[in-house]
Amino acid sequence: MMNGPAERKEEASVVPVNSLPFDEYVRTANFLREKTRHRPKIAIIAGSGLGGLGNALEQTDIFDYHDIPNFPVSTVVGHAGRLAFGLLGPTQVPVVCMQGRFHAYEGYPQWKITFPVRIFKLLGVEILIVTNAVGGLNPEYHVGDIMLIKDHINFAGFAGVSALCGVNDERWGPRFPPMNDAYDKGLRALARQTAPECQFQDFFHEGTYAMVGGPMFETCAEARMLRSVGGDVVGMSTVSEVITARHCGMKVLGFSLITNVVIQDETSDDTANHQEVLQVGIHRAKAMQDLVSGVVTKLGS
Ligand SMILES: O=P(O)(O)O[C@H]1O[C@H](CO)[C@@H](O)[C@H]1O
Ligand SMILES: Nc1nc2[nH]cnc2c(=O)[nH]1
Repeated sequence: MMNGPAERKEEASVVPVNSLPFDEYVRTANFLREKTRHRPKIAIIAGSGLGGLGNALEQTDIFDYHDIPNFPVSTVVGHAGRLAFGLLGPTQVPVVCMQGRFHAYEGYPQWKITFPVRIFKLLGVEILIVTNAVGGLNPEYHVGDIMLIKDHINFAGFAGVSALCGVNDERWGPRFPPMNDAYDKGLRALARQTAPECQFQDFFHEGTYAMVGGPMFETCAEARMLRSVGGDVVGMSTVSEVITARHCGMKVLGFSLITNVVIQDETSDDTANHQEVLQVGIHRAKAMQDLVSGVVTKLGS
């Protein structure tokens, strides 16, 4: 039976505006597969100032985001906007590394922010390693410390903003994916084992990432609230990537570099700024690189 105008309107409202058709993801994945010799099972997303991770790869095939069909482009300083395939570490493990990620505050919808994660899935990636720059909320964390992400608090998600909103395509994953196991226990154990081997025991923590929308840094009252609900660090990214990866069955490991201490006291004369974030990233890029490379080497053996 033909639908009347009212029914047609209802149908139109559930058309998946949250995504490109599945075939378009396949087109992007095929484009990359045809142009790189590497077949990585591990993907790395490098956060603000941490893109140097990609430069540590050997035998690279590198793509500017501009040149990849359907890919968003980076607009934030400290995010080079390149996708590097290559071999990492002494045992030459194939990986793909995003030198720069996408954020909601750049104006991107959630499905675009997480588009690369689904491309990785189609390319055969099984493990996603996310890295990011964060402000420290936990008073025991210092600038330059690294935090292994144990869990997250998704403030955007509480407000109904999620990469998984809209019609669910079961080819990616289930309508209601669990998130209590977002950060894989086995991978976290491997990371804890790797940190002392890199002489990181004195500045290595495990804690909770609180995700906010940005681009503003926090007010003091916001910072105190984030701390009081269990946030150890705060940032403006990562969580959507993790949710999308878990939705399509990838395991996730995450590291945060504390680039600044979030100011929680209105009498302070300090202020947060992105230049400081990038400077600390550059300073500590090698530490993050060693840690990620150490874990990848263990995974590849
Ligand atoms: O999360 P990444 O991309 O590392 O960047 C962090 O650093 C920027 C602020 O300086 C924000 O984008 C924040 O999320
Ligand atoms: N929201 C937020 N993101 C950051 N990224 C790096 N530092 C910070 C910070 O202090 N707050």
